[in-house]
Amino acid sequence: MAVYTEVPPEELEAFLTCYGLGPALTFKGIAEGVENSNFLLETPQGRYILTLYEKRVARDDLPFFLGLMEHLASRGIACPTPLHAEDGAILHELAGRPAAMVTFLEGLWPRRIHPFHCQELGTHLARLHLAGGDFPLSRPNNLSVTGWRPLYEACRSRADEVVPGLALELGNELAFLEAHWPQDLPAGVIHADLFPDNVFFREEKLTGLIDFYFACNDFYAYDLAICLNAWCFEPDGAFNATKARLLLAAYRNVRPFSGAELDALPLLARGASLRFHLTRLYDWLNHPEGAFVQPKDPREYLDKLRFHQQVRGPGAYGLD
Ligand SMILES: Nc1ncnc2c1ncn2[C@@H]1O[C@H](COP(=O)(O)OP(=O)(O)OP(=O)(O)O)[C@@H](O)[C@H]1O
Ligand SMILES: N[C@@H](CCO)C(=O)O
Repeated sequence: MAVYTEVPPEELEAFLTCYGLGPALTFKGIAEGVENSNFLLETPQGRYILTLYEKRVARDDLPFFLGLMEHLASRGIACPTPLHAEDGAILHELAGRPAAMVTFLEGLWPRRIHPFHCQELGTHLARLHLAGGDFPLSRPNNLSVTGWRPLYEACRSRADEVVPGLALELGNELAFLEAHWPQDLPAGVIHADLFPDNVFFREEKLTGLIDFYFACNDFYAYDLAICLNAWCFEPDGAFNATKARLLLAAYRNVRPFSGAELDALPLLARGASLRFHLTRLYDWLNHPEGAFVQPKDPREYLDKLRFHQQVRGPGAYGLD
């Protein structure tokens, strides 16, 4: 349950007054999500999401995340728009935490992925990349190749508890990726965590993209690699090339990618697998006993990594 911080009613009322909103008609904690405390708030003026930023989100990064959502929304991307309070600022403090309010998006995230989801996702991901092209702020991706070794070192001594031989296998993969990671593919603002639980649909159409708290500047094709992993494997672990083809083809219709981007996809997909494997492994080995939030299984991403290691070219992803 991701409500780490309780909000006293009198503080909420004062907070809403700063936005010219209120009173709260309903105010409910949202159980989903693991990073921040989220609340659904209904006011006479409409529905909003209130987020209190917990410690894993660096305060210095909040202007980038919130500014990006505002920028993208103003260019027609279906993402939450932060509200400005009457003092003009987006970010305030509530219950001792940095806090912001964003618009509520309709739709539900898909529990079971169908090919049309991947097609819609490809179109909207490409639009997001284009719309972010003139966003003036930037933020390095601290979970790209240079960020993986510290995570690996933090997990290394206990990795074999999770899968026998894992420390050696990950060490070899990391060395390979460090030696071969591309230097100069087309880059810009990427979402970097566009998993199904961050994408809303209604009647087979994409209605919203949320959770921009890993957004950063990196290769556009790396965002596609993250999506290939998160959307194109079946629950039994099988790769679905039809879904991959639909995702990539829909993306390419909006933002054509270069031959270099296409050729780099297998390597980027290995990197994307290692990134989510390592963060999950770290959380798996370090979560407090009896914590509310159950860590995600890192082995899912080890299997994806092993799949991409066998891929010999982008044709495996259904494209020519
Ligand atoms: N703008 C929005 N409109 C409607 N629902 C939203 C919105 N933002 C968040 N939610 C709801 O809150 C839930 C948690 O949001 P989110 O995924 O951003 O949480 P988090 O804890 O910040 O991130 P993470 O998924 O990385 O743990 C979502 O699954 C969704 O149900
Ligand atoms: N999407 C991440 C969780 C952090 O948002 C994962 O599945 O490991």
